[in-house]
Amino acid sequence: MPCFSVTAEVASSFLGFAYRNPKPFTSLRTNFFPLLHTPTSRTTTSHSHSLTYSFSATRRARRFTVAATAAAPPQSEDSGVSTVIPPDNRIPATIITGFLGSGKTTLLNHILTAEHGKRIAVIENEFGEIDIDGSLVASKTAGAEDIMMLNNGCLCCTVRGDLVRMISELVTTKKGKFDHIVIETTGLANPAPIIQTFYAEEQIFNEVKLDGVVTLVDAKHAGFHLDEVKPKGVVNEAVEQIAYADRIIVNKIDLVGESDIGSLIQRIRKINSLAHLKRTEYGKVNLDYVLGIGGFDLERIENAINDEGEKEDHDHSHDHDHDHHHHDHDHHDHHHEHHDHHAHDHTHDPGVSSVSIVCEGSLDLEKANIWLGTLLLDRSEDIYRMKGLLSVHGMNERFVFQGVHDIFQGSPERLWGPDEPRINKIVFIGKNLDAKELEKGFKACLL
Ligand SMILES: Nc1nc2c(ncn2[C@@H]2O[C@H](COP(=O)(O)OP(=O)(O)OP(=O)(O)O)[C@@H](O)[C@H]2O)c(=O)[nH]1
Repeated sequence: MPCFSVTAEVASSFLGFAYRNPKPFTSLRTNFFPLLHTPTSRTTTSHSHSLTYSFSATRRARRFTVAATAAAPPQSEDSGVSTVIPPDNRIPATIITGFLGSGKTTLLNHILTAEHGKRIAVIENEFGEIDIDGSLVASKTAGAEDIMMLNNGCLCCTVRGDLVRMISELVTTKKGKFDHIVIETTGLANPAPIIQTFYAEEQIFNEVKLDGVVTLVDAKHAGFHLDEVKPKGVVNEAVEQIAYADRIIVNKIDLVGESDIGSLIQRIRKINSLAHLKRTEYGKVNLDYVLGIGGFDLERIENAINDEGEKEDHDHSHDHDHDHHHHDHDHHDHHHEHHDHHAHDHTHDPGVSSVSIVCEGSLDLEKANIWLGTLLLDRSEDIYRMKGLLSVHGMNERFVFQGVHDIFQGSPERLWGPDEPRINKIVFIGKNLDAKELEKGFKACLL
């Protein structure tokens, strides 16, 4: 998620404290009260080739800024040869998926800030009612004056129609102004229905081709989510995200040892043996590994997931809802079959929800440290993800923090504007969250 890079010291100090527990979910240490730490360095980012475009199901106003300097070379058809298949001029789209906190936004920022000569339109979907990812991506992205989020539902189910509308609008009104679309899904998205959108919706199919699905895997926490037993009819998103990948990025390898990485990769290979796989820190991959990879093979994926479904049912009693295996791969002819068939076949784990807290005021740092430290001590297994933009008393900058289970980090970001209300935004995503209790605890930390 961060659009900034964080020094090692900062990574080990979140609001002045941090946990790095080699054994996740057990015996957290309680040394969480040191003083607020200010980073010794921050990397600012800029790029000149990106169009950031996000969308909201509720907000309709949009602003675009295109800062592109390099255009894709025009494709030419060889009109002299009658049997030539016309070149595929459709705009490529890449889906970045991966479980909560695996490093999707980190990869997105890496893509947006790299020199690749592509003008990229970004579609962001955040699980949670408030937009934190969007503002962070936008704030660090030269050429993006505004970013709108789809943050009132998950792209793979409730707001899928908005994805369709947004892509349609992009290709009708902004055609020629971007070369590639990158879609970052929520960490809880099942990629299958999103992928199907590219085949099921005629206008999208005609204008946009799915270039690839890139799945980030959190080297430290993925095993836990892959092994989670879900209620009947509820998909294990972590498994699906790996199964549908063309490119797998095993990220955060700095947090685990070689043998853990090795066994995770074996586990991943059981789910998807065909995707290319790379290990990374902070999603640092060559861009040609993730962009322009040339095609998503639905048939391969469906076969792989079928196999895994059998293995999973057998080994771990997982319940995948896999009634989406009956594709005919002549995509031109069977769009509506896909659409109808898949419309209602995916359910998120009802125990997983998000809690958003938005309130004005400044935090007493010590109280916040104690509150969050205690919360994570008790609940880090259930709290999959935390993100926040905080107003800390005595600090002129917005304080950005995020956590994935028991690992978190934070640093000051940009200065608060002179007239900008100091509004705190914090999102928790996890299991069995008690919204009232979280809000009460957070508000008790305000001065
Ligand atoms: N130690 C370590 N931290 C990383 C690495 N990659 C990303 N992070 C951190 O992990 C946290 C989550 O990264 P994000 O890129 O926001 O993850 P995400 O998948 O976009 O998260 P969601 O949008 O909530 O699903 C951030 O604090 C990142 O700085 C890595 O390779 N190593």
